[in-house]
Amino acid sequence: MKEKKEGWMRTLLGYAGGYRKKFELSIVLSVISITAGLVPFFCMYQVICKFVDGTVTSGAILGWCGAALFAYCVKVLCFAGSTAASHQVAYHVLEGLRLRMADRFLHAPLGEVQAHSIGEIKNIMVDKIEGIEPPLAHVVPEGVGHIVLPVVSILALALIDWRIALASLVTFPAAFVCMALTFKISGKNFDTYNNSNTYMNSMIVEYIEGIEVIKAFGRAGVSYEKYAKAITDYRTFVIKWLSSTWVTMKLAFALFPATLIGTLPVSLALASAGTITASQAALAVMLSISMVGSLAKLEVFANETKQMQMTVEELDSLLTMKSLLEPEKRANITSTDVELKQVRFSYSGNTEEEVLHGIDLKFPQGSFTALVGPSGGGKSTVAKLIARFFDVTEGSITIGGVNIKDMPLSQISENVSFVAQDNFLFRCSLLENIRLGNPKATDEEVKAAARAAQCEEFILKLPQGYDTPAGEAGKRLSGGEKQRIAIARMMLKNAPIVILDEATAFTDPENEDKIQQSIAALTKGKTLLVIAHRLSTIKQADNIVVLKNGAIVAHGTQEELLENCPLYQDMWKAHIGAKEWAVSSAGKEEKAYV
Ligand SMILES: Nc1ncnc2c1ncn2[C@@H]1O[C@H](COP(=O)(O)OP(=O)(O)OP(=O)(O)O)[C@@H](O)[C@H]1O
Repeated sequence: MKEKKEGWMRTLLGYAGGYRKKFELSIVLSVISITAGLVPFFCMYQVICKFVDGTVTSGAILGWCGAALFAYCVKVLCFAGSTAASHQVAYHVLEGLRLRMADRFLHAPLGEVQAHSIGEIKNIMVDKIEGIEPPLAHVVPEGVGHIVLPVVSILALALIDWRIALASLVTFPAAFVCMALTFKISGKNFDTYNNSNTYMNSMIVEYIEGIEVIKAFGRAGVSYEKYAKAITDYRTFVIKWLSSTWVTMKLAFALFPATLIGTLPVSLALASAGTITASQAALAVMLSISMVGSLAKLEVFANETKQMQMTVEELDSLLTMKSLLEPEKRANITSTDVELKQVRFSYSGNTEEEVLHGIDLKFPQGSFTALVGPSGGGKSTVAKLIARFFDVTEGSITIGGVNIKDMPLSQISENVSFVAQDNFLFRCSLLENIRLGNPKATDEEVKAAARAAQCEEFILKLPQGYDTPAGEAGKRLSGGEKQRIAIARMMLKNAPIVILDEATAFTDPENEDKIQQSIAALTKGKTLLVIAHRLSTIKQADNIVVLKNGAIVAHGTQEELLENCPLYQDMWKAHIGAKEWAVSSAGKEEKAYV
C-alpha cells in the first residue's frame, strides 16, 4: 500500500508506454526555457552597470539586447517543445488508463464490475481520467522549470549578498503553513467530494435511463426528486468545501511570491551602507521580481498535483481490480461435455447468502438439457457460472474434463455461446451487431444467420435495412426483435456449447415456433442448455432439471418428471392452465402464447 502511494507518478507514467521518455524531454526543455527567461534580466543588469560606470556604448547596448532577444527566442521555442512533448505523453497516459480499465472490467468477475454504477464508471473513465491531462501536460514539466527559476534566482541573490537571499525567503514559512493547512482541510473532505460527485453522476445516468418512467409519473416522481437533490447537495457541498480553504489558500497565494517584502529593504539598506553597488541592488530587485511569477504558479501547481495524486490513488482500486485468474496456455479439450461438481456459489462471497448449494449436473456432448423451476431458484446463476462470468465459491465446473479455471477466458468464450433475456445492441449497424458473433463472417453469412433467427423480415422494413445504426434501431426494436438479433449472433458464432437463458421469452408465438425450429437445426450435435419458463419449448429435452432454492429437486425426461416430480406436475398444470386460458379467452383455436 505504502509502495503504491510513493510511486503514484511512476504508476501514471507507466501508462505512457514508449512515450515516457518524452516526459523527461519535456522537463529538460522546460528547465532550459525557464532558465533562458532569466538571461534578459542579466543582460539588463549589464547595461545598467555600463550606464552607472559611464562606459556605455551603442554597440554594447545592441550586443546585450541581441543576447536578451536570443535568450527570449530560446525560452519560447523550448517552452513550445516542452508542452508539445508533455501533451503527447499526457494523452498517451489517458489512452493507457482507459484501455487498462476496460481490460480490467473484461477480466474481472461480473459482480466486481456491477458493484459500480454506470454513473460512477462514467465519472471515473471520462471525467476523472480527463482531469489528469491538464496537470500532467502542464504542471509537471512547467512546475519543474518553475522550481528551477527561484532556486537559480536565490543562488544569484546569494552571490550578490547572502543576506538578500535570506531576506527573499522571509514570507516562505508563513506561506508553507497556510498551504499545508489548505491541503489538510481540503484533503479531509476529498472523499466526501468524490462520493457526492459520483452520486450526482449516478443520478444523472439513472434519470436519463429512466426517462420513460419519469415522464409517465411526472416530475414529482422519486427519481426526479433524487436527481434534483443530488445536484443541489453537490452544489451546496462544493461551495462549502471551497469556502473552508478560502482564507488559508488566499493567504498562501499572497505570501508565497511576496519576495520583495524582504529583498527590497535589505538591498536598499546594503546599497546605502555601501556593501553592494546600486547596480547590484537593482539586479537583486529584478531577480526578486523574476521569481514572483514562478512562485505564484508553483502554488497553483502544488494544488493541482495534489488533486492528480488523489485521483490516481482513487483510480488505483479500479486499475488493480480483482481479476479472474486464467492461464495463458490453451487447454486441450477433447469433448464438450459440461459438468458441475458440488458447485456452491454466493454472489457476495458470504456463505450465509449462498444461492447454489452443492449442485451436481452433467450435460453430455450433443445433449439438450433444460433448466426449469420457480423464479429465483438459481437457473441463470448456473448458466453464468458455466460461461465463467463469476467463479464458483466451492466445487468445480469442467468442459471436456478440464476445469474452466484452467483455460483462458478466450477459450471459454470460443466454446460457449450465451444468449440472455436482455440483450445489448452496440452503437454500430445491425449487420455489425450480428457479425459480433463471428468477426470473420461475410455479409452473406451474417444475413443467412439473420434469416435463420427470423430477423430479416423486420430488418428489411427499417429505412437502412441491415445498415441501420443500432442506436436508432435499438429504440424502435421490440424486446423480441432484439432477442432475435442476439440469437442470430449466437448462430453465427457456432460455438459447440449453447446456453439460452430465456432467450425467446419476449418473442411472439408465431416467430418463436420458427426460431425454435432454427435453433433445433443449428444446435444439432451441440451441447445445449436452455432455461425456459414456457415448458412447451423444452419438452423434447433429453434431460429436464428442476431447480428450486439453489438445489436440484428432480431431473429426467418430461414423462418421468410428470410421473415423479410434484413440483414439475404443478408447473406443467399451471402452464397448461395458462395455455387453455389463452385459447378460451381468444375464443378460437389459435396457438396459445405460453
Ligand atoms: N448479481 C446478483 N447479485 C446478488 N444476488 C443475485 C444476483 N443475481 C441473482 N441474485 C440472486 O440469486 C438468486 C438466484 O437468481 P437467478 O437469477 O439465478 O434465479 P433464476 O432461477 O434464474 O430466476 P428467474 O427465473 O426469475 O430468472 C436469487 O435469489 C437472486 O436474487
